[in-house]
Amino acid sequence: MATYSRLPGSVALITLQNPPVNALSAAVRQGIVDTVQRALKDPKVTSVVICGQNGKFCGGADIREFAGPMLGPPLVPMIHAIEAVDKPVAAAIEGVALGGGLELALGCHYRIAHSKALLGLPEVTLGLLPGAGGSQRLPRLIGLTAALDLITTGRHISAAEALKLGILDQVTDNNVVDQAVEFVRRVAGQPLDSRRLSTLPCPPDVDSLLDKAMVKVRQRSRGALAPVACVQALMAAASLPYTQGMEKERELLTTLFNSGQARALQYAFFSQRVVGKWSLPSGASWDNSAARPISKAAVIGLGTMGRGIVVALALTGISVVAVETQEKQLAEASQAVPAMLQREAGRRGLATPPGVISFSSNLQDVSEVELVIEAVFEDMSLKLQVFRHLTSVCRPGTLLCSNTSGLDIDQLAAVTQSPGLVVGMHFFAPAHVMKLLEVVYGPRSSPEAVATAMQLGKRMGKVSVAVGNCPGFVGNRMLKPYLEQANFLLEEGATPQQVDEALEEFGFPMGVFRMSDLSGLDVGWRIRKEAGLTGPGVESTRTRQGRRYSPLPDQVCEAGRLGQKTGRGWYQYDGPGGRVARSDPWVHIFLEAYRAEHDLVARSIAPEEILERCLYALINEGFNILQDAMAAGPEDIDAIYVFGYGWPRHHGGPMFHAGQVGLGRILERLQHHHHNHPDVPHLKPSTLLRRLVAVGSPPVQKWREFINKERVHSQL
Ligand SMILES: CCCCCCCCCCCCC/C=C/C(=O)SCCNC(=O)CCNC(=O)[C@H](O)C(C)(C)COP(=O)(O)OP(=O)(O)OC[C@H]1O[C@@H](n2cnc3c(N)ncnc32)[C@H](O)[C@@H]1OP(=O)(O)O
Repeated sequence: MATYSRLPGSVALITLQNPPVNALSAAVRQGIVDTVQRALKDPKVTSVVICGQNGKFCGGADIREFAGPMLGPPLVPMIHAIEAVDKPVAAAIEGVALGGGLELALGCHYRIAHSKALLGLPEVTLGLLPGAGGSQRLPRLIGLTAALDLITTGRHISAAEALKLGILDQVTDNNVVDQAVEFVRRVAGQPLDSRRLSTLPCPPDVDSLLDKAMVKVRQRSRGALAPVACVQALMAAASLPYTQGMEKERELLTTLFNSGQARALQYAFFSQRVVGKWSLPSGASWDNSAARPISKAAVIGLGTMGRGIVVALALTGISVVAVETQEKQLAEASQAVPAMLQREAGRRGLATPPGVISFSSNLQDVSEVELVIEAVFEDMSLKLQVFRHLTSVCRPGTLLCSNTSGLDIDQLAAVTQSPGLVVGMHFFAPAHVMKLLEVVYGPRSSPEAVATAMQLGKRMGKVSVAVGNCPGFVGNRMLKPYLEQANFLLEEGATPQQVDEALEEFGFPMGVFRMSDLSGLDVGWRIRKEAGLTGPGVESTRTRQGRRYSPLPDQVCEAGRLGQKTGRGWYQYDGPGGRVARSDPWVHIFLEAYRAEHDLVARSIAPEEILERCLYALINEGFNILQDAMAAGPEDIDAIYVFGYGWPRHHGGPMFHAGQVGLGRILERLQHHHHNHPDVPHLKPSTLLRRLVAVGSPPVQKWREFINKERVHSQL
């Protein structure tokens, strides 16, 4: 709702009230319409200030309402009515003015903000465009170039930047409502025509800026509808009178609003928040488990991952002991890490935290810290050695975490004096940049240890997801069948480019083979050797450990082609470390020779089959993970894939996508592919998927409840 009060000196104050962010729900919109009418009718009122309760102006349209029928007064006429008022109206912006919140402020005649406020039009991130006049008013206020940037990226900007751009009339460090009241008193009686943005001309698109922008957004977010519609709306602003521009805005919004992409992106918004409210099968959860405060931490191992983790910790102001026992590596890291810290702080607009990192080659130096993150080479015997050492060196009560990407956390916990204080903290490279953190709890991890790791992730700006302890955890466990199918497709006739193109067309920033070249092909090779799947003495057949196996990636590694780092992998590069992937005749000759050796006849494989085989195998493993209670719900899996594995956000995540495709269809296609490839267990449809289809394929939001019920009745 919105409350009305009349302040001394003829100023009406309208306060939006809808905790926590004063989103523009039907009740709030109705409240605004009523209170603006009241101010208009009250002869004693000469000016109006609109503010938000509890230090937040407005977080935009109420996203929760998008799922149902639209009730209450619509936003566009409501904002027009405010703009048309013949008494000055000012928005007093504290906290946030985002989306519809900023569009409301653009309908006011003046905008005053607190210096700490954040402003933006993030609708594009929800699959929409600023459809309450924002796409037409903003370019009239700040020009096309700046409006294009804000609307197509959805980025939040500071009050200082908004003032510079001309969005704000004044910024204050004091009470923003008091300042706005003083402001409107001062301007009362002045003409308002030039303050009504809808009446101003829009700067024309002189140098095809918008055409270039269209090319750019299509490249940047392949397959995403909203960025394209945002540019189209700005094209309308630049070429049409305001009223027609508004019609175009409405038309584009309607298309977006009804698209699966908007539903996917809104689901992604909420799943990011759902995963923060973690719960474990034991009943421990975010609201009954206290996190420990951490001010001193240590990182063991200063390879690529360790260095990134040191920077991520240091940026929070935590003091870090960075330990590396190999002198050469230590010397390199002590040069590289401060530079990385400075760069990342600069990128985030922060001051570089001074003197928070100390380097050491001595494990003894971690004795005083509260939490240690081990980031040594992915080798269980080495990690066990480090954990044995840590448990004897650290003071009792120190949390011991491992950055393993898939090894058994329980085995590490077993060699320590306090297994309850051991958890996995699986970062993604580069660790100071990537948003995802898998927090892995073993059977003995205490709620306090999980809460502390989750909280620490949040402090580092990560999306932290609590996952169970199984080989590969959630993300890498699902990656395995995906990679496996990609290799089988090469055996059957596809090229790396064909597979990658199908996946990139779907929206992945990189296809599976380009991604493997980037990560290094030796990573998987080593894991397969440790699992006894390849290496000396292992027979070179296409069936290993009782299931279909493709030796292709092993043979590529054996040829010395380890990906970008060697300048050759599934593609060729300009040289070691090269970034631009080019098709390599060697790979095509190699594939032909391989198929001939194994009597395989290459067939033409359609992009649809590539997507089905790779994505449905991955999704099927997601169902197995839910069934095994290794993830609390589909949102956890989807957040992991969106934030850690480049799953296109406009497809919501693998489990959401399964729901959109239709669970019946996924089941039917998996059955089909499993029938054709009975020696591939990953294609065998999971019991949970079958059960969901059997009960009528409920929406993804209902799966968690269904799984819990099934578990109680031992159906899973
Ligand atoms: C048939 C066709 C018809 C077509 C036309 C239909 C018309 C439909 C209307 C269309 C209008 C289009 C124009 C306007 C669009 C919009 O405004 S879309 C919304 C834009 N706003 C945002 O994207 C902001 C989203 N929120 C945030 O970024 C952050 O929440 C925050 C505001 C910066 C605060 O961050 P933080 O303090 O970290 O808190 P959070 O944990 O993120 O959030 C706290 C809780 O608040 C909930 N929430 C936040 N924003 C909204 C919102 N806009 N609507 C509803 N709920 C919101 C969030 O989910 C958290 O909830 P809990 O998890 O339950 O605590």
